[in-house]
Amino acid sequence: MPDIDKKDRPATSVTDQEALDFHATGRPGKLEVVPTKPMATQRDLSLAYSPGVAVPVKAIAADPQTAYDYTARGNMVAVISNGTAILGLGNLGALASKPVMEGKAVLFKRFADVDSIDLEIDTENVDEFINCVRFLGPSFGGINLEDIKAPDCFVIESRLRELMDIPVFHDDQHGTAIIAAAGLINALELTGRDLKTTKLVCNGAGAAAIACIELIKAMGFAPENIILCDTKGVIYQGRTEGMNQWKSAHAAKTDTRTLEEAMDGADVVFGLSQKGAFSAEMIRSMADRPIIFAMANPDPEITPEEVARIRDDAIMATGRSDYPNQVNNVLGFPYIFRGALDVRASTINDAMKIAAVKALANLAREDVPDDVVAAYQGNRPRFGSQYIIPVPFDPRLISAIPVAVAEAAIETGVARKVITDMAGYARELSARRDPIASTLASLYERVRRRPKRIVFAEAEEEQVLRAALSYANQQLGTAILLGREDLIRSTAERAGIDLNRPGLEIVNARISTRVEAYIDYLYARLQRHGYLHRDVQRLIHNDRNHFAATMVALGDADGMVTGITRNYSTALDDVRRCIDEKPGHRVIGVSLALCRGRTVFVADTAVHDMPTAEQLADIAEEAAGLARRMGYQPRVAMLAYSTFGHPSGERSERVREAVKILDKRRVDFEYDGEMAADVALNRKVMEQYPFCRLSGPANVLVMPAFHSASISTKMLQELGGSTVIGPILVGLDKPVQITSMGAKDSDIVNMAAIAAYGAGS
Ligand SMILES: NC(=O)C1=CN([C@@H]2O[C@H](COP(=O)(O)OP(=O)(O)OC[C@H]3O[C@@H](n4cnc5c(N)ncnc54)[C@H](OP(=O)(O)O)[C@@H]3O)[C@@H](O)[C@H]2O)C=CC1
Ligand SMILES: CC(=O)C(=O)O
Ligand SMILES: [Mg+2]
Repeated sequence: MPDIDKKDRPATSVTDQEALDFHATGRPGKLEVVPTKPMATQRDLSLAYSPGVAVPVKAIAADPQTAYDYTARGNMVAVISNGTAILGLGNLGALASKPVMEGKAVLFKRFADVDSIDLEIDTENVDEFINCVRFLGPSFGGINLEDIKAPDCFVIESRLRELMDIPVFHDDQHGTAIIAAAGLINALELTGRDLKTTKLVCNGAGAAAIACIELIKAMGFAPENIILCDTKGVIYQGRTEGMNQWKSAHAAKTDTRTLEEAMDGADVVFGLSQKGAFSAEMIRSMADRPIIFAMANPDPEITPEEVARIRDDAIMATGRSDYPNQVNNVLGFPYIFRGALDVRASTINDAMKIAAVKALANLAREDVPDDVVAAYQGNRPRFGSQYIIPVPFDPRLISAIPVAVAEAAIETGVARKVITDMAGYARELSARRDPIASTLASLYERVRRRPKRIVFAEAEEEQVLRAALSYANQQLGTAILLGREDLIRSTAERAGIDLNRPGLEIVNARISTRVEAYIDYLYARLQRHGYLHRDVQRLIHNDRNHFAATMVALGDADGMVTGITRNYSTALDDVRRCIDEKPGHRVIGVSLALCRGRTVFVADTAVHDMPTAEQLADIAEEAAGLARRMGYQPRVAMLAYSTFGHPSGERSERVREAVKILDKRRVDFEYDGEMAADVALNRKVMEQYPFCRLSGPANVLVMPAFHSASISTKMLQELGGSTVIGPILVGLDKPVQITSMGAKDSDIVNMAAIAAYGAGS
C-alpha cells in the first residue's frame, strides 16, 4: 500500500486543529433549531401551543395528509446512523458518527433548503436498529440512512422500505451510485468508450460498491466486464471466504485473484474501500486513458498527485472537495430528497435515481456560470477530464435535479402530490436558493417570448463575451458584440467561445456602414452644446458607449448594456448625450435588494445627489412604476431619519414636502412618509402609527439622498446577506443598463435581460 505523504495534500486542505476549532467554536457542533413562527407574545404562545395547537391536532387526526400543511414533516429528513462505517474510517460507533451526521443535516439545508436532524442509534443489532427507526415515520418526510456497514445496511434498508411509507434511502449506497454513474457516463464519453465493452474493477464490496455496481448494470454495463474486490481480493464465482449473498450476486467468472491482477488492462477502477488501496503499479498497468474514481473518504485510494506522477492520460476523481472531479454523494442527496419531498413521494425508486444520474451528467456538459468559477477558485471549468461532474456549489443543481426526480416519481406513480407546472416548480426551486432567481426567471421568460437585439458595448472583455453567449444561449435574443473584430475573436478563442453560433453578431464601429448616420444624429444633438463635428466623429469612431447608445437611439438595436470598463456616472453621461429622458419621466437608478425571501426596491441609487422635494416625488413615481412592471404591488415609503415629524428637523422637511406633492398628483399607488426604515419595513413598528396609509410593510424605499441610498444598499449586501441587483436605470427613452465595473457575467446577463424587458418584452 503506498504511503501518502502529507506534502501530497492539496493546498486547500485543512489542518486537524482547524477542523477541531471549526466544530468547537461558538455553539458546539454545526446545528441549531430555529422556530419559524413568532414566539414573542402571549398570543403567539396561545397559537403555537395550548390551546391553539389543539386545532391542527384534531385536523391531522381526521386527515393525516394535513400533517404536510400544519407541521414541518413535509420538509424534514432524519439522517440516521449507527456509526458502523463512518466514511472510510470504519466502525467507530454511533457517538463518533455525530459530526458526520450533523454535517449531512446542514448540507441538506445549505444546498436544498431541506430541514434535517441527525439521529445516532447506539446499536449494531440489525433488528433493534430497524425497530428504533420504523416508528419514526410520523416525524419525517424521509429517512436518510448513513454510514451503516454492509451487509447490515442492505437488510436494514430493505426492511425499512417495506415498513415505512416515506422514502428510506441509504445515501452511501444510492447517493454514491448516482454520482459515480453520472461521472462515469461523462468519463466514458470523453474517452470514447462504450458502456457495453468497458472493463471495470471495483475495489470494495460494501454498501457503496454494491449499489454502484447494481446501478451501472441497470444502466447497461455488461456484467461480465465487472470485477469486484474486497479485503480478500477478487470476488470470483465459487469463492467461499468472506462472502455474503450481495457479493455472490456479483461474483465474476475469472481466473484473476488479486486486485493487482484485476486492474491489469482495466479501463475503469472504482475505489470504495480505504485510503491508499491502489498502488502506483496497479495504476500503471491500466489501459490507455484510464478512468480512476478513488472515492474513499476522507483520503482516497490514491491521490491525484500520485496518479499524475505515474501517467498523464488518466481521468481522475476523488470524493474530496479540494480536488477537481468530486464524486461525492453530497451532489445528490439534498436534491434527490428535495424532489421526493415536493411530490410527497412514498419511496425513491430506480426511475428517480436514473433521472438524477442523467440530469447530473447533462449539467456537466453545459457552459458554466460565474458562481461555479468561484467554486473552482477562479478557474472556469470546461467539460473535460478535469470537469466531468458539477461542483456542489453549482447553482443549477437545485433546479435541475429535483425536477428530474419529481417528474420520474410522478411518472412511476409514487408521488402523492402531482406538480403540473414543472417550469414554475423549477423557478420555485431556484428561489429556495436565491430569492432573486424567481423574480428574474419570470422576467427572462417574458423576454424569451419576445426576444430582443441587445448591444453589448464592451464585447472585447471576456466576461461580456460570456454574458453575450449566455444571452444568446438562453434564447433571449441576438447579442450584438461591439468592438474590434480581431480583439473580440482573440478573446473568444482564449475563452473557448464559439462565435459562429446563431444569436451572436459582431459590429465593428470602424467599418460600420451606419457611422455617417450616427454622426449626423449625434451632431444634431450636440452642436449647440459645445461639440464640433470632428468631436462627434471622434465619439462615434472611438467611443463604444456613444456608438452603442446611438445604435439604440436609431433603432439598430433594442437596448444596450455597458459599464464594465468605465465608472457608472461616466457611462451614464455618455449614454445621456445620445438618448433623452422619456417624456414626462425622470432618469433614476433603482436597486433591488433581496433578503430572506423579501424584495425591496431602493431608489435613487444612481443619479440624484440631494434630490429636491419635487425630485423625490418623481423618484417615488419612477420606482413604483418599475416595481409594478416587475410584478409587485408598490407600497412606497418616503424614508428619513424621523417618522411623521419626530424628531423634528430641517432635513426631513424635503421628504414631508414630497409626500404633499404626491398627494397633489393623485398617484395610483400606496405611499406615505416621512418615516424611518424600521417603521417602513416592520409591520409591528408600523402599527404604532395607525394613521399610516401603507397597508403593509413597504417594498419600495425612496431614500432622502444618494448617499443614504448607496450606503444602505451596500450595507445590506455586505452585512445583511442580501442579493442586490442594480442600480437599474429607469426613465430613459430607450432601454440602457449600466453594470458596476468588474461585474460578473451573470450580472451582465441580468442587466441585458432587464434592458430587453424594458424594450417591451
Ligand atoms: N465518495 C463518496 O460519495 C462515498 C464514498 N464512500 C467511501 O467508500 C468506502 C466504503 O464505504 P461503505 O461502502 O459505506 O463501507 P462498508 O463498510 O459497507 O464497505 C467497505 C468495503 O470496503 C472493503 N475494503 C475495506 N478496505 C479494503 C481494502 N484495503 N481493499 C479492498 N477492499 C477493502 C470491505 O471489504 P470486506 O467486505 O472484505 O470487509 C468492504 O467490502 C469508504 O471509504 C467511504 O468513505 C462511501 C460512500 C460515499
Ligand atoms: C461521502 C460519504 O457519505 C462517505 O464517505 O461515507
Ligand atoms: Mg457516508
